Amino acid sequence: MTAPAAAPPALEVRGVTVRFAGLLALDDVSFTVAPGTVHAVIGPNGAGKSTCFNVLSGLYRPTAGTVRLGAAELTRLAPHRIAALGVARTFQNIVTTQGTVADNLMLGRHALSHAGFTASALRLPRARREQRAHLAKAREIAELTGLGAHFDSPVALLSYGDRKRVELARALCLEPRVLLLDEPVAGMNAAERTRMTAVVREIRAELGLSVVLVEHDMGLVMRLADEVTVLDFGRAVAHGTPDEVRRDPEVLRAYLGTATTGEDAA
Ligand SMILES: Nc1ncnc2c1ncn2[C@@H]1O[C@H](COP(=O)(O)OP(=O)(O)OP(=O)(O)O)[C@@H](O)[C@H]1O
Repeated sequence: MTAPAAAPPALEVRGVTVRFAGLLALDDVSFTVAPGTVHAVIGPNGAGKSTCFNVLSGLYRPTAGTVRLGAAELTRLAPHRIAALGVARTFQNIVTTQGTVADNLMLGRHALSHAGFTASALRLPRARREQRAHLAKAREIAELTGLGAHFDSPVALLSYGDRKRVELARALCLEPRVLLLDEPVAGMNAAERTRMTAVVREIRAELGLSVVLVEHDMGLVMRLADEVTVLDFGRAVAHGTPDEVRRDPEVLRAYLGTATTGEDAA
């Protein structure tokens, strides 16, 4: 697969605050996802990771602060507009069970489809050509995510690990510049986690996109991330490389009693 011509722009989160009734779920959070890097957002339960993801993908509007992708302001855009600007996300709990792998990936291509519904329904030549090009791209993405052999298989027959990769592949079908991965290895066994880690590495190398990763599995975070932002009670308490954050006293304090920052969870 060919890498995009230009590196993705930086994703800049500035002073983002989200308030739910009396609760401050995010409190003046800032971080920058440098072009082409894997940036993990970690923190104990309830720290604000999901809220942060929901702001980045447009599901929540922050009470204050901004999110920018290069020159584009994402902060008040609807989720589909953010997706169209090149920010795709996976969902923690959605594991597809309907249709074949190809069907699911073609759904992921839908947002990029230019031929109108009527042209497609009438099977006009342009719509047919476009459909063939989408199918070829979907197959390429299936190969890249290790699903090539399952392209025409019903998703319901795949293992849990494969289905989680269908979810990832569907997000990649948008040809994003930034990929938001919400707990990509949740519920996976050790072999499936190793496979997913390799696939995320491969995607990043092949496609040159930026990845924002929310994940509880510290082993995965430490192996994959270039940069880590640690949230605790809605505040960003540390930023740095995996090595830097795992030694940071604020991080150790935040995790005390809930997890460790070592490799034990891998
Ligand atoms: N829609 C909402 N309405 C009210 N409170 C919310 C809402 N979403 C999240 N919260 C609260 O905001 C805080 C941050 O929650 P969030 O889900 O972002 O944390 P998290 O770090 O993703 O946690 P976990 O690791 O358990 O998924 C929590 O106190 C949570 O109860």
